[in-house]
Amino acid sequence: MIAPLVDISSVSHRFGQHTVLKNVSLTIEPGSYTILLGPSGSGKTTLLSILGGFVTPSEGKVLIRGEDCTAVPPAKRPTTTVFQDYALFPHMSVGSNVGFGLRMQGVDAAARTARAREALALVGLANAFDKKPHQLSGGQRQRVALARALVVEPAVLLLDEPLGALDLKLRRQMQDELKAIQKRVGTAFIHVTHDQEEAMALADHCVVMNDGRIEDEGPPERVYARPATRFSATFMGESTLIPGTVTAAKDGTITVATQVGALSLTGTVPAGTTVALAVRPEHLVLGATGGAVRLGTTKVSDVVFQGSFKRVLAVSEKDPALHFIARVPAAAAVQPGDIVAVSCDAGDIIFLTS
Ligand SMILES: Nc1ncnc2c1ncn2[C@@H]1O[C@H](COP(=O)(O)OP(=O)(O)OP(=O)(O)O)[C@@H](O)[C@H]1O
Repeated sequence: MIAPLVDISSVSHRFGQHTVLKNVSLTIEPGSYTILLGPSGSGKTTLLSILGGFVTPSEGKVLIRGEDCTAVPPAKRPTTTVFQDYALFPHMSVGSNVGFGLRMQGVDAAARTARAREALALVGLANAFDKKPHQLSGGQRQRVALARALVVEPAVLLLDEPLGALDLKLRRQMQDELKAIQKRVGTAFIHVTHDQEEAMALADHCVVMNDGRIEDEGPPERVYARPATRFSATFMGESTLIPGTVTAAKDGTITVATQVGALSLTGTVPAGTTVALAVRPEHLVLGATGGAVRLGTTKVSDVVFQGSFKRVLAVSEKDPALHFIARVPAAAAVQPGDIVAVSCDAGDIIFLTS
């Protein structure tokens, strides 16, 4: 087995009395694009700062290429960080900004220029070498910051909300570029975001964080299709969550008591287990002729037009605490106040026990 590029083991961190990372273990593979995804305050930036050497963890170890880097300062470890605000030197040319790290390493001027030009070409800014940062757009500045971080050929590139300052359209465009650049250079990227669309678009490996812990991790397709926890099911995309208790389990068939009645499903969860049944919006069927699992009738509370589809929010007629989120084609004739049956296919139900 090949050793992981980064091995974070049992890392905890406290700021004063406040424990912000709780026993986090994570490995990063060479050449991978890892996204740390989670709500504000979940500990993503602290974990990234520990990887970058800006924070020494209260407990645990960080190995990079097999070497213990836990307390090694930023400039002495094989990582570079791209910050949301770019942190470019305003008085220096773009070329000098990109070559700065090489200058610190004692690389001579001719080699610095050549490598800075190469890095700028890599990010699509071959003509910006002599410009000043203020002559560039936000997206271009972010690309300069990326070139500056890549030029020193780090083992791991750390990105803290790198697209956070960009407008939505540019953000989506830069996502595509970031992914393409990462594949071209083959450097492992670890990128912090709270934007789940960004996570799905970029990650080979998605790490869902909540309250200082890793809730779920894996390829984004797996995290979306089979989230490990309730939090993951609602943070990485949306889900309808139906709480229930397994009342009988025999020969691969279980009965789950829920607010919408007893549901007979295929599964191996033992009787007595408290579960949540999660269904993704695209798997909920509205209308009388639906899937095999009937989830009762609902009253539509809101319909949001989203271009190619409509997002429909509906409330169970049996229990107003139960909310459904469905996705229907843009042309579907559904309006607030409509009473509609909701169902799904048995295979589209995700059983969550934590
Ligand atoms: N230097 C610090 N001193 C004290 N508390 C801190 C410090 N840095 C972060 N925290 C606290 O640690 C917790 C985790 O913060 P962190 O920035 O890692 O979260 P995050 O998931 O990156 O959030 P965001 O998306 O808002 O940046 C928060 O409660 C924050 O207030």
